[in-house]
Amino acid sequence: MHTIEHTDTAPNTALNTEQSDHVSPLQQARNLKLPSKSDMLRRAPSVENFWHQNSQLFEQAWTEWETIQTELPVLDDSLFDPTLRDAVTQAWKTPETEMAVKDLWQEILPGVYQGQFFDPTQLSQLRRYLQAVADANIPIRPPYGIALNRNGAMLDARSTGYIAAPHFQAFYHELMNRYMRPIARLLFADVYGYDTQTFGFSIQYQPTGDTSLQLHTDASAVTININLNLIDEPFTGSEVDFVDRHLGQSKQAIFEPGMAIIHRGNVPHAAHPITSGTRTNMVLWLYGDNMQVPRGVGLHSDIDANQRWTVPHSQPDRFAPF
Ligand SMILES: O=C(O)CCC(=O)C(=O)O
Ligand SMILES: [Fe+2]
Repeated sequence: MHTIEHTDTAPNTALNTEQSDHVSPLQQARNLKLPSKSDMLRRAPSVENFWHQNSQLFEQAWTEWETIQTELPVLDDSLFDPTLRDAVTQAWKTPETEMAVKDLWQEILPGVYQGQFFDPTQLSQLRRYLQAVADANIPIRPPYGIALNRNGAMLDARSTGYIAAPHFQAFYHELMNRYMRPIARLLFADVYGYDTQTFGFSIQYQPTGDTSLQLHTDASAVTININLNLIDEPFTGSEVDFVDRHLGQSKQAIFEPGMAIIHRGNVPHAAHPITSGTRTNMVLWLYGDNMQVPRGVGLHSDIDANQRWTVPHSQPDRFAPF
C-alpha cells in the first residue's frame, strides 16, 4: 500500500488521481534512510541535520499514525499507583492535604526518595503503547546522554526525534504537570522556580545491549526515574547506586515494577551491569528557564501549599540538554 487515506469525502476522479500520487507524511517518514549506528554514536553533524530537517514531517507522521491505529492502549490516570493518584487528586482540590502525598515517599539518602509511582498491574498499557511506537517504523531518536541507549526514545517536544504522537504527549504532560512537579516541590522545597522546563527519555538495559551507566550527575534540578518492568519481567543486576559525598555513603536501589526514585540532579548515581533479563525505565527531568538549577539557599523558601499545586506560566524553551 502506497497511500493512506482517511477522508470521508465522496469519490472524485480528479482528486483521486492527485491522491494516488500523494505520499503521506507517515509514508514519507517511513521511507527515510536512517543515520547509521556508527554515525549516531560519534554524533556526526549529518545525524543532527537528519533529525532537524525532518522534525515537522515526523510530527505529522506521528499524528497520522495515531489516527490509523485502532488498538492503541489508552494512557490515563489508571496507570498511576491508586494511593498516589488519590492523594494527588485530593491535593489538587485541597492543597493543604499535600502531606498525604509526601508521606508516600521514603528518603533513602539526602536528596533521594523512593516510592510507588505506577500501578504494576496497569503497566502493560504503557508498555504496549511504547511497543506500538517502536513498531511504527517512524524514525525515533535514542537518547545519548552519558551513553547512547539504543532501545530508548526521546519523550519531550524539545528533543529532535521525540515521540510526537498526540496521545502520548498528552499523557506525558499530565505526568509532568499533575504529578512530577508538585511532588518534586514537596520533597525539595527549593526547586520551586527551577522546575518550569521539562525533559525526558526512556532507556532499556539488557545483557546483550546497553548494560550499565557510569557514575554521573544529571543537569536537572530534579530527576524522576520510573521503572516500567512488568511483574513477569524479572532481571538481575542493574542496581542503581546513589552517592552522598558529604556523608561518604552510598545507597543501592533495586527497581521494581512501577517504582520510582526521585532525586536532585546533583546526586551522583550509576547503574551496575545487568546480568539477566531487561530493565526498562523512564527518566524525566525538571529544571528552570535557561537550564537553571537551585544552588545553595533557595530563592523561594516561603512557598505555601497553594503555590506548589500550580502549573507555571513560563513557555517551554527550545533548548535540549541532549
Ligand atoms: O539506570 C538508571 O536507571 C539510571 C539512568 C540515569 O541515571 C540516566 O539516564 O541519567
Ligand atoms: Fe542520571
